[in-house]
Amino acid sequence: MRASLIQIGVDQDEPVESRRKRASTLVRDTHHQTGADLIVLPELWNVGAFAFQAFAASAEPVDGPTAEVMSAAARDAGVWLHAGSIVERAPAAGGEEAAGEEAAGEGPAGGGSAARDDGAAGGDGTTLYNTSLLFDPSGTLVRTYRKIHRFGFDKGEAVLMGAGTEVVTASLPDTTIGLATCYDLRFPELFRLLIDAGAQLLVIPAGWPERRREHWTLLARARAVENQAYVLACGTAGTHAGVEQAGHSIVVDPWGEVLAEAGAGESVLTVDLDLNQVTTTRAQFPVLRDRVLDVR
Ligand SMILES: O=C(O)CCC(=O)C(=O)O
Repeated sequence: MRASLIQIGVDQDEPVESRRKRASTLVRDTHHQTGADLIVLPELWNVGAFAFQAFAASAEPVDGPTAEVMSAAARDAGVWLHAGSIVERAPAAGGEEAAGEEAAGEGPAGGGSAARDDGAAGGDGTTLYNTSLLFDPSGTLVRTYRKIHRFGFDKGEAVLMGAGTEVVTASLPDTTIGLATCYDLRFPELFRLLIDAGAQLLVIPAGWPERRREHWTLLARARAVENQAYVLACGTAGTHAGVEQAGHSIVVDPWGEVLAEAGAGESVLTVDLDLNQVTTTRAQFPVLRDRVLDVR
């Protein structure tokens, strides 16, 4: 399987609509140039993962404008497309409206005073989620994944968005992929649930800040080694809302070898994955078989 990760630049001076068009052109061009079977975009590339002030205004349903453009790009290219994530606006599961408009900065170190409220809401009785979209080569939306671990502690996404509650995998022709988003990378227990559900390829769109770039690459390798799975981690380039993005999208094989790593700027990473390597690694070095689950 050939996979391409599009590390798109997310800069605050580019309007969302322009980036949406650019992303769809990048998907088509990337497929044309690489013949990839799977293309991956990063987290919240349309609005910016740290552009908290813009979340509510740019929120959309899973069949909204971003999905429409991405569905067409997947269909035209005939490619599996993990279109990164959007700010999803969904009917509220209940709860108070969060005072999220005040949240700013980069979580703990940044500004913003909104208190965490697990009934995070987008106003008008709706809830916002950080939701990933997976399209098949006919352009059909086959999976959505609502980010489970929201970043920001008591600020930002953690107060503006609702939390996903479902572990999501998807069957592709020759493999099963597991979906996770950015901050989820810090929670190994989610990845164990994904591999228990059959995932062999872990796809992680992100908007990871430069100041913690070493964590990003280290954790991507750790998740690959401990789960004996491919990790495809796609970040963003550029600076938005004052947060410089790490870039450094990375593809790691089930033995922990880095197959490809981007620099900081906008770029496309393309790698050929030998899907048999998951099975052979797990058979030849069977650590997963040695898990002990019945201790406290
Ligand atoms: O965990 C981190 O350091 C970054 C997480 C993040 O930026 C996010 O989830 O949006």
